[in-house]
Amino acid sequence: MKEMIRTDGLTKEYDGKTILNDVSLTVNRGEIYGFLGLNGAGKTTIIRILLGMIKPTSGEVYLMGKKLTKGGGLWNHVGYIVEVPYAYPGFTVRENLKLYAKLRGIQDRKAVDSVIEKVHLDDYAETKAKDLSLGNAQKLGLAKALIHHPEILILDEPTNALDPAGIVAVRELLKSLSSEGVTIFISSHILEEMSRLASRIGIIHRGTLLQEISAHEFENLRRKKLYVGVRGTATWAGEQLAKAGYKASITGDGMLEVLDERAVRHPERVSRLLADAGIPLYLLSVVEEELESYFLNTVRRNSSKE
Ligand SMILES: Nc1ncnc2c1ncn2[C@@H]1O[C@H](COP(=O)(O)OP(=O)(O)OP(=O)(O)O)[C@@H](O)[C@H]1O
Repeated sequence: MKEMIRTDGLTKEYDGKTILNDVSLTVNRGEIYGFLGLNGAGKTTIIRILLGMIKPTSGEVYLMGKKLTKGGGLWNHVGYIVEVPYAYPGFTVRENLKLYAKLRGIQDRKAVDSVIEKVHLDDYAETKAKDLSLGNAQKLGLAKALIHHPEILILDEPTNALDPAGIVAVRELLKSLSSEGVTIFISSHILEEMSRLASRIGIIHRGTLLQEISAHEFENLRRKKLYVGVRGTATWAGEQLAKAGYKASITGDGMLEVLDERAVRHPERVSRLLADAGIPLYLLSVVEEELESYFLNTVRRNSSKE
């Protein structure tokens, strides 16, 4: 697999404070790399370094196997959105893109039409930027990032402030770009969204890359729980489960939550146990941990080691 982005021991310090600490990551061709972190974790700082906007204190960036240097000509292969993409409000979508193509020195006369089609803005080509919905404004930003057919797309929180329909539209577009071989590096705080989009996930906390896992590994790592709803008091039912060796806690809404792997694999045993104790069940359900809680647990585990 071709390595499209690689960082080698990236460290960034501001006024003696370490913002990024020895971050080494790789993104292969066609991957969608989801970069997750709480506010202030260092996501935007990495993205700015990847884009050559700021210099690391130490460490290197390689794009498409070449070391990132000033004037190295790698920019023709990279498209990006950092912060809310700017558009001229009084210009239409087409006018904005024409102007942008001109500024980028793009000769291809069809470039504007084809990128409008690519991001599905055909119906809004003659709409002024100020009249676009947030989702469509974001698509216009993506159109600018894509107009020169980059092989690498770097996006900082691209679905921020989008409505659910906008999120779906951007997700579909990014998936189709990745299936065409575009490599996508994307930071987002919408964690569930990321689990649906990314093929690999990197978790950064206080400047340190804690974990890099494939979406597939993530599926396997996600903790599963058994939720048990009983008639009567959950405390009594919890005691019966504890006697049989299943540690259960009671949730805010009076349900029993069992993390024990045996219970998750064999809920029928739990049901039989409760039935034998004369406790009627009304719900028994295996629930997978959401990305959000998985992420927060990973961060907590690492914080407690500090
Ligand atoms: N120019 C700067 N000077 C000093 N500190 C900075 C500078 N830029 C960023 N920082 C600090 O670096 C840390 C990481 O910031 P960064 O913007 O990379 O985080 P982030 O993960 O993108 O967060 P968010 O999701 O809030 O955008 C923060 O504590 C921030 O205050």
